[in-house]
Amino acid sequence: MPGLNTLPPFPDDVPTHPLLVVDYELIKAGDEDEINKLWDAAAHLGFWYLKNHGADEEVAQMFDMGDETMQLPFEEKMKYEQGDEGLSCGYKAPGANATDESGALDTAEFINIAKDDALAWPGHVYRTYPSTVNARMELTIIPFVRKSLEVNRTLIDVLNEKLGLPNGALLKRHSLDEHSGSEARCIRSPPMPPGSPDNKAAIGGHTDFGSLSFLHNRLGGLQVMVPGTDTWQYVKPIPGHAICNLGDAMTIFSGGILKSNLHRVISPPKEQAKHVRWSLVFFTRPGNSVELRTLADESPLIAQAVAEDPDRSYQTGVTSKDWFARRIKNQRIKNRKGPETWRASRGMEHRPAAA
Ligand SMILES: O=C(O)CCC(=O)C(=O)O
Ligand SMILES: [Fe+2]
Repeated sequence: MPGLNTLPPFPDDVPTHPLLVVDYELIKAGDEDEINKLWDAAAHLGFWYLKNHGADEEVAQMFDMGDETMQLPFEEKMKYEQGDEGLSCGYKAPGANATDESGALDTAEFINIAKDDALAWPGHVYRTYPSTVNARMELTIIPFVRKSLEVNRTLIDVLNEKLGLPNGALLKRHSLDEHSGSEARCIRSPPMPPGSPDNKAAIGGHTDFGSLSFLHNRLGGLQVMVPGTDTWQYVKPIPGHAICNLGDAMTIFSGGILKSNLHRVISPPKEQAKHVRWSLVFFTRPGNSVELRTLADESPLIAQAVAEDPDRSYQTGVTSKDWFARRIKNQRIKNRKGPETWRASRGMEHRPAAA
């Protein structure tokens, strides 16, 4: 990534929200303390650092792919725009999404590459991509997608067991054989224009739509809403540590036992604010046909949570595909009719807080 070694460090006098550090190697080895730590993080904040994930090389190359892509002429990128119909993959221009009810515009640009397109290469399932993406499909994107799928599926399977679900109950809802909204995203956020309010959002407050996000940050800018408050706090990037966070699907499946916490991206703090901010995410989302509902009938633990608080039995009545398309579509500024469009893009943000 350009200038990685010359970026100023995250300042030490800015408040940050601590995350638990989970060691992926220990998780894979079945270490009980580490699994309990993952569970603690998943059931409270829904965010944690992940070390020893083994994806550093793939991540570095993905940032190069992102840089090459964002350097293409704007008109070229716009040929691959994601559109207004609820499809996420493709290019998202800065200002294409609202960041709040008032219709304030986002400032980040994305290149989203569907896992299904990467795995179907040289064919495609949904769409084609810019030349810079195609050129790196085999050696950069497919390896990153495969590594990310492996990490996320391993963590999801560990949570499956802790939730008391039958073996493979969550993995079968994330089958590699079924098309899904899973995707890789590289994000470029330029420095905010002078005079912007400190809390101007590059990406507005949201919960992630799917199951598990595997995020790589270099500069600050990511903030979480501290649970039980309305305070935003920075998450400090730590070299070599990914940030994992759960999305709405896991909250729904688990009857609110697992948390998909609100987060947003604003300017990085202090000296870091002068630099372009790059981030990279792999989103694992359920298969398109998977019904988003609480799995109380498959786990005594989830059944108990729902018995204690029936509001935690989430029966959305929709498939993962429809949930995802609704959220994408209603945050597009071109689809905005009024504050109700933003509200229609929301997921689990304002559901009753689970204990
Ligand atoms: O860039 C980041 O740190 C977070 C991005 C994010 O939350 C998202 O794309 O859903
Ligand atoms: Fe997010």
